[in-house]
Amino acid sequence: MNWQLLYNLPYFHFRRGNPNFDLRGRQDKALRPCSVGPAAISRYLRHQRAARPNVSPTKTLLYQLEVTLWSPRLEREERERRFLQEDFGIDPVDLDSIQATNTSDVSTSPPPGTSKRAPQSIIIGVRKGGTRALLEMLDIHPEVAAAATEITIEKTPGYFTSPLAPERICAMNSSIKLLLILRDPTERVISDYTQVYFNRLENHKPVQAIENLLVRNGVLNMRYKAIQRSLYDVHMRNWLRHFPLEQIHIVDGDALIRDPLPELQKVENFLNLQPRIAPSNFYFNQTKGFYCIRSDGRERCLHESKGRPHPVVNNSVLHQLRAFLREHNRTFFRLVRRTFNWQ
Ligand SMILES: Nc1ncnc2c1ncn2[C@@H]1O[C@H](COP(=O)(O)OS(=O)(=O)O)[C@@H](OP(=O)(O)O)[C@H]1O
Repeated sequence: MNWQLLYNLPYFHFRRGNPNFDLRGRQDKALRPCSVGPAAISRYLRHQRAARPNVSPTKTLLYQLEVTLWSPRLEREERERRFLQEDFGIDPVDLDSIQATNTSDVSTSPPPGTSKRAPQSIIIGVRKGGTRALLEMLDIHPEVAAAATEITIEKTPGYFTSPLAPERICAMNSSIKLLLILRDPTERVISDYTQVYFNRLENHKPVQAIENLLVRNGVLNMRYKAIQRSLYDVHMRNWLRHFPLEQIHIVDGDALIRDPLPELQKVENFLNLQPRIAPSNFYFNQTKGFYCIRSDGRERCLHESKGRPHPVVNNSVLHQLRAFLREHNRTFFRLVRRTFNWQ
C-alpha cells in the first residue's frame, strides 16, 4: 500500500468489511460518503494495533477497509487517475511534487509494523462464490499471514463481473496471480438474492419473493443483476482478453464447502507456497453446517451472514433458470478447458 499517497490525498471514502482499493473505478452506490483525513487513518491504525496486537495492522487495514477516493463527482475521475498512476505505477510520477503539496502533520513513512506493497494475488470473485471462506482459509498459511515474507492477497468479489477491473489490474501488475472461486451459478443466484433479502430486511426495506425477481411476464428477467453475475462465460471472456488462462486459478466453491483442504492445496501449489495447510486446520461444525477453521490455537467459523439458509424456489422457475444457465456454463467450460459439476 502506498502510504505516501494515502497520507497526501485530502479525503478518503472508506468503509469496513472489504479489502484494499476499489479498482473497479467507481464508487459503490451503497457506500455513504465518509470523509476522513490522514489523522483518522493513523488513529484507526493505532486503535487496531492496540485492540488486535497479534494481527498486522496492514493486514487489518487491507482486510477491513476499502479505501476509495472521495471527492465531488467532477474531480473524482481525475483524482482516481492520479491515484492509480501513483499507487500502482501505471505511469511513473514525480513523488517530489506530491511531497511539496503535503500540508498535513502526519508522517509520510509507513506506520511502524506496516509495509508498502500491492497485493501479489487477488481473489477476484465471484460474489457469493465463497470468497471470504477462501481468504480466511488461506490465511491459515504462515506465508499468507504477518511477517516480512508474507504474500498479500486482496479479496474483492465484485471484480470478476466488473468490465473495467481486468484492464486496470493488468495495468497495475500484469503478472499478478488471480484467484477466482465459483460455485454452481444457479446456487449463486439464490445466494445473491438471500444476501440482498437479509440486507433489505435489516434496513426495513420491502422485500420481494425471488420468483418475482427471476421471472417477468413468464420469461427470465435478464435485467436482474443476480442472473447477470452468474453468466460466468461472459465475464471470463473479459478477463481472458487481459490475462492468460494459466494466470487465473479457479477454485471450485462447491468443493470448498464439502471438503476445503484439497481445494486449498491446489491454491498453495498455484501460489508456489509450501504445503502448510493441514487437515487439522479444519473441523466440521454441526450447528453451522459448514467447515470452520482451527489455527494458532483458535477455532473460528465464518460470520453468521455466510452460510444462511436459502429460500425454496418454485420448481418451474428453478428449472427455467437452470436451463438458461446451462448453455452459458458449457461455453464457460470450453473457455477454461475444464468442467464443473453444476446442475
Ligand atoms: N466454511 C464456510 N463457512 C460458511 N460459508 C461458506 C464456507 N465455505 C463456503 N461458504 C460459502 O460462502 C458463501 C459466501 O460467499 P462470499 O464470501 O464470496 O460472499 S460475498 O460475496 O463476499 O458476500 C456462502 O453462501 P451462502 O450459503 O449463500 O451464505 C457459503 O455458502
